[in-house]
Amino acid sequence: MTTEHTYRVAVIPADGVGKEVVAAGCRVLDAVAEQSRTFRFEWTEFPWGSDYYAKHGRMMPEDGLETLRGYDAIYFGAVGWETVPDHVSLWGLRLNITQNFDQWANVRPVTFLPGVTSPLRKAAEVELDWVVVRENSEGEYAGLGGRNLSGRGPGNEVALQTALFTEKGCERIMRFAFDLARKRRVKKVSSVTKSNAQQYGMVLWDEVFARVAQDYPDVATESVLVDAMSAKFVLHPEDLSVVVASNLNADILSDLGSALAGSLGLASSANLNPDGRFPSMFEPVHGSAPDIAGLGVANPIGQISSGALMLEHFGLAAEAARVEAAVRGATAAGVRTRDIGGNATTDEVTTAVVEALQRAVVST
Ligand SMILES: NC(=O)c1ccc[n+]([C@@H]2O[C@H](COP(=O)([O-])OP(=O)(O)OC[C@H]3O[C@@H](n4cnc5c(N)ncnc54)[C@H](O)[C@@H]3O)[C@@H](O)[C@H]2O)c1
Ligand SMILES: O=C(O)C[C@@H](O)C(=O)O
Ligand SMILES: [K+]
Ligand SMILES: [Mn+2]
Repeated sequence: MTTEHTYRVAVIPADGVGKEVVAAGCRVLDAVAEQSRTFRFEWTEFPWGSDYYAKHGRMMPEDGLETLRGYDAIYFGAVGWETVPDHVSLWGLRLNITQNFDQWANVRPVTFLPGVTSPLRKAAEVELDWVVVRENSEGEYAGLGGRNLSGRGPGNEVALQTALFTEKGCERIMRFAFDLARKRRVKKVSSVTKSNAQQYGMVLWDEVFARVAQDYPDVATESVLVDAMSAKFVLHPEDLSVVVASNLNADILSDLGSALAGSLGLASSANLNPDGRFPSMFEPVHGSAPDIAGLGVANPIGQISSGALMLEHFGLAAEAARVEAAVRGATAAGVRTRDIGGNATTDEVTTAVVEALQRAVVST
């Protein structure tokens, strides 16, 4: 008899299509676990999000973080609904977790899949594969600022939204990016900056990048202004391997990357606490997609692939690779949701992925 290891995972589908794609992701992960016979998942679902807010006036309970702390990982959907202001829902749930659990490294691969048409002509000619490493704890998301400064009178309100860059924060995300580059075929890190205009934070960012780069002489580097980098994503993406950027710059660039791969619904992400003091969180890059929520047509691939990142985090690299191969099997066979030119439902794509996994076991 084999002993099974149990991974205890907190599940937070939250809002909109999050509820649909998380269920799909759990189905695929359960299928992988069942095939392995060496581990299983114990899912604990938390009904937190905008519906919870309507009843309780907050996105998650006061002791929610304490509750989550005991889990091996968090599998997250998407947050945001019209009933709650977006800044309240985001800070109340996603940012509450990423910031308090110091999930400072947000890894967002840009993955091109067979059978999915990219808007980039180049994608048919060259192999494209890069990863955005997002600083996930400070920068433009430091939450520092204020409104309603007194004494200015009606019509004269001012607001401050301050970015915070610390040498330690910059250094840890850059070392993470360089370490990741060393494991990739193309050993290169591109730093995204805006130090021509932002003369304090981004100049510190550049200085730390140049200093850390000296410790990695085997890794090629470049420093590119964010506006030019957005053009580079479109015109010369074959030059990219690891792209390290501040919180907001990486947020924007990762949506661009997903769109270039074919859809926002394809992109996965890992919010990592590399120090291992807190659980890490795995979620698709996309949001709650209110325009298609409830229709059963959301693309589950970003969520499923985020599950593969979770497997990798648990040290189950072979299982992660099997999930990715099964996703490629499904898209190559033409089972696609409508955002990528097909007419399959979320369930049909999920079933195709599970079947591709099962075929892989039979053929080995
Ligand atoms: N990490 C998160 O939870 C997260 C991320 C982004 C946005 N949001 C929130 O989500 C809400 C909606 O934001 P938005 O519209 O800017 O971004 P969005 O990512 O939800 O949607 C943008 C577009 O992409 C499409 N899309 C997204 N996911 C898809 C999927 N799985 N399959 C097919 N199509 C998909 C949508 O239909 C829409 O047309 C807002 O409340 C926002 O704050 C949350
Ligand atoms: O930036 C955020 O935190 C919200 C969302 O756009 C995301 O990418 O997670
Ligand atoms: K998400
Ligand atoms: Mn985003």
